[in-house]
Amino acid sequence: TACSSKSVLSQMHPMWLGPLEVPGGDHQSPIDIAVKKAVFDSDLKPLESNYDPQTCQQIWNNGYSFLVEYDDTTDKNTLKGGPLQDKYRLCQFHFHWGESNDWGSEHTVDRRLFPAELHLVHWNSDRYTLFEEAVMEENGLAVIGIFLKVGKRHEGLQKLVDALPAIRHKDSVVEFTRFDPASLLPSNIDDYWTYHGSLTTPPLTESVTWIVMKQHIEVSHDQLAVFRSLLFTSAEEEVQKSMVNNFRVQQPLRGRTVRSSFT
Ligand SMILES: NS(=O)(=O)c1ccc2oc(NC(=O)c3ccccc3)nc2c1
Ligand SMILES: [Zn+2]
Repeated sequence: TACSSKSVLSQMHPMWLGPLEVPGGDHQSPIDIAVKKAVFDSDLKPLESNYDPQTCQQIWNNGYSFLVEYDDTTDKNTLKGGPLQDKYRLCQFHFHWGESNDWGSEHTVDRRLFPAELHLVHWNSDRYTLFEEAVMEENGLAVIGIFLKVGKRHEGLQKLVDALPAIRHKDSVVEFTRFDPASLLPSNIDDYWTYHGSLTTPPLTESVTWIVMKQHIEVSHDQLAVFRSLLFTSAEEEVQKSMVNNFRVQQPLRGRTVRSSFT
């Protein structure tokens, strides 16, 4: 699918060489969400997601995270409402996590770190025809961020965890079908924070309407441990590096306001 054009992804700056700073970028992500400073906005509507599990295509290791990709050539997987004026199409989802359960998320809530964070990446299909176009525009992307906590086993996640050993190395891809992204959403998606920011890995473009869920999902310790069995490196490389701590350092708020959909 469009999501898998490696050219964009492979030009990315290796995370472990430290975060690439973007000169002049003042709407960068991730950020800390200071709950008391968030402004309740009663105009924020409930989010409306409609995902079709049949459009799930593949799961692959891009050397930063693992991505589950969807066919984004039709409006089968849509997100609208919330802070969004237009309709957005799901393109892929992926995660960020730490080497231990003590850290790993990109966003924090009152400086609280979570062991991992899920990102569902969507692009504005009302105004653009491809992700590559939308990624350059201020209203081009919408990413839902969901925190993961270690607790009970997540039944929906297990199918994805079972596929990871097949994509241990960078650039490995396997077919992955009939996975419902809605199974990863928390029960309450009406309570969220939203702000304007950027992609957290190159191209780091400031084209993202971030929608960070207040309610986390729970996964088991063992499920999260399998994430850490992935490798940043490809099969050919002599030194294998565990794929852990694939999160970006937090960025200054630079006067932005974080809005909340709840009081
Ligand atoms: N951590 S993040 O901010 O959610 C984040 C960061 C960087 C990203 O690059 C892409 N690229 C595509 O999906 C893609 C889609 C179509 C063609 C090429 C790439 N999605 C991203 C999400
Ligand atoms: Zn991400």
